[in-house]
Amino acid sequence: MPHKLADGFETPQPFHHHHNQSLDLNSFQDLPDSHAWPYSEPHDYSLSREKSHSKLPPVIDLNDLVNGLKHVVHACKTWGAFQIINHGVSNRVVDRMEDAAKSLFNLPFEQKLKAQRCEDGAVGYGPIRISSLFPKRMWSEGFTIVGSPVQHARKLWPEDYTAFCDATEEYQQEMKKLAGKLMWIVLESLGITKEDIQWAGPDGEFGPCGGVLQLNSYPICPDPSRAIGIVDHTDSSLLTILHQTNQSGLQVFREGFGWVTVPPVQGALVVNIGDLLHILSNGSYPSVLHRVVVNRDQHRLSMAYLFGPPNNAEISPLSKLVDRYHPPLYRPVTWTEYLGMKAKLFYEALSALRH
Ligand SMILES: O=C(O)CCC(=O)C(=O)O
Ligand SMILES: [Fe+2]
Repeated sequence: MPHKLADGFETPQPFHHHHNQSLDLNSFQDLPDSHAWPYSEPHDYSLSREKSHSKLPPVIDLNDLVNGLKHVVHACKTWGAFQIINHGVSNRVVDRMEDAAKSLFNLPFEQKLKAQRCEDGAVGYGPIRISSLFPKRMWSEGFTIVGSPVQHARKLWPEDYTAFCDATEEYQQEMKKLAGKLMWIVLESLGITKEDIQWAGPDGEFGPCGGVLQLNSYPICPDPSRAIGIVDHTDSSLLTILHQTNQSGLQVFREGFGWVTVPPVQGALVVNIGDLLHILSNGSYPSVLHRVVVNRDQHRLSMAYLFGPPNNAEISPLSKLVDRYHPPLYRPVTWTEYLGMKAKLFYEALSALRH
């Protein structure tokens, strides 16, 4: 007869790990079992295939939308993602934010813990929030910012927290402006005009909208083939603007192609269609399923700006895109409500909203 206590330990309790507890990933020589995922497919799909531009999300020049718009439409329909160049955000602003993010993740682990995200909190340092939904942990650390990070920055750098806050404020402003611009590019490609979206504010510049800045760090990994930086997910945003450093890692999934690595392009930003834009478009633009793989050569950093609607806005398929042949696929939902659903249902959150 097995011992009672041992019985208890043997009962699988996959989601009862201390997922919200941070671990110092730099302290491991070998991949701990808590981070070892079972994988049956190669991570580097795109590398094993002939490189051809049509097999990657396109790089779109925002200074040449006359030619570029058809690529935007095609990318939104097929990939749910694309890269942009000449986007108007200066290298200086991006570099400054990247340096700020590096200085944060380079702090001693004990110091970073002072800015740890609290149990039910949204902001601060820690493992990516979705960790608690999975039996294994991810090979990444994150820092989430909504509005000003000053409360946490003060704890991280008691002497000089303003440099981090200033970089963040400037980056968020630039990202919000660019997100508004991208929203209209994408919406116009669907035939939507300023009158169709009340929550875009009186001037149509999305003033009442908000964003979340998610900084991600992926330390060098002792066994990348069994680890994952961030597991497959779609973003719970309207759209996400992502800066990745020189080290690749981001992969997008496309039916018929499999997992495809989005190569870092100097000065470019990646744009992901999020779940809320998928709803607005009444399903014609898919939100992109993506993940992050890790490597044993070089640390990787990314900065994701998740752009979303104002809290009181109900997001539903745009009436111009609905007719008797195209009934609305989703019921209305606010961003906050959707985030709550995503936290519980994850892969099933979108289908739970379907009529
Ligand atoms: O690190 C990346 O390239 C992607 C990060 C990401 O998907 C996210 O923060 O939602
Ligand atoms: Fe993402």
